[in-house]
Amino acid sequence: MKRARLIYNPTSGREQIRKSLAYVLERLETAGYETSAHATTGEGCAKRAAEKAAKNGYDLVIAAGGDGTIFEVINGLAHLKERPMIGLIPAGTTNDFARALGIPKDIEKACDVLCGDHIEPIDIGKVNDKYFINIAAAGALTELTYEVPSKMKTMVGQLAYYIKGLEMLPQIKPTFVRIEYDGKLFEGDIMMFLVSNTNSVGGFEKLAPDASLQDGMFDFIIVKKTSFPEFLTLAGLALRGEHLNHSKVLYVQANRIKVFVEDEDMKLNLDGEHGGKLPAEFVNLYQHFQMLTPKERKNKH
Ligand SMILES: Nc1ncnc2c1ncn2[C@@H]1O[C@H](COP(=O)(O)OP(=O)(O)OP(=O)(O)O)[C@@H](O)[C@H]1O
Repeated sequence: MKRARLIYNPTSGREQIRKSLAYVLERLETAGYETSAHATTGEGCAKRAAEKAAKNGYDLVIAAGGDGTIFEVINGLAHLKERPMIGLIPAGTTNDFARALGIPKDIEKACDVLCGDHIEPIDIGKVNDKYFINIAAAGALTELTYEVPSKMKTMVGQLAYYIKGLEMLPQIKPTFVRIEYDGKLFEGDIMMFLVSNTNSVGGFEKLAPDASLQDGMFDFIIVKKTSFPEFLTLAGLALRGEHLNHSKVLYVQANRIKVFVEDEDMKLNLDGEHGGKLPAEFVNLYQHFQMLTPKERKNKH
């Protein structure tokens, strides 16, 4: 019999997963999985639970929560030789990764995907000794994701990011970097850079429109030094997906990226979580996981 381990964050998003737990377990059991569930208790818990589930021989590990929970689950599994299949129930605030895969937010529909048989190989990113599935970023505004208090997210959802973003705008400053990507070199002052594995980032669905989860490549975006009003203009263009041809934007695809910084304080953000400091080397791990996805998923390349 196949065995599934449901790892859920009872506090993520508006806490709906907690209320639907019995339903999810029933659906999985009906689909033929012997199922057990683990509620996370705080930082690192989902990571440890995922690693333990893999070592205990589970066939399927389901991450139910926001991007933070998926990030931890991936980090608990990615270094293992024998990796279980992964499923998702998007129950967080932004759910970038699930959105990129077209996995519905509706729990019943998400269960349809989990109980289906559509499996796809998925790339992930490795940076130094950590892994990410959605995006790695550093520079202006990228710390936004953890500046937003979780209570605020529960209350007003996505809006919380915009409110906090406006508050942080005055802190924006450029940093000098040296970046090697697939044998090429970039040197100069930048506002921020994004190493993206998917095309859905922070609710900006058109940030990296060509990103594919199965091609072994990152979409790499550098925003060069701009004035403050120019940065605002760019942010507006990014909402509509019209930023990539802007003269201050470098947009390429790369498998391996090395970033050196002058400002040692420039920190990395991995899937919205703290990711340590730079310098860093990013490597795209080609089709590293098998994942349950919708049959007709959008954004498929
Ligand atoms: N029982 C818990 N109580 C408080 N915090 C928890 C608990 N379990 C996990 N966490 C924390 O929740 C964070 C992950 O949140 P998650 O991403 O699942 O939801 P979210 O923040 O609502 O959504 P999103 O990341 O999509 O914005 C992790 O940092 C983890 O440490």
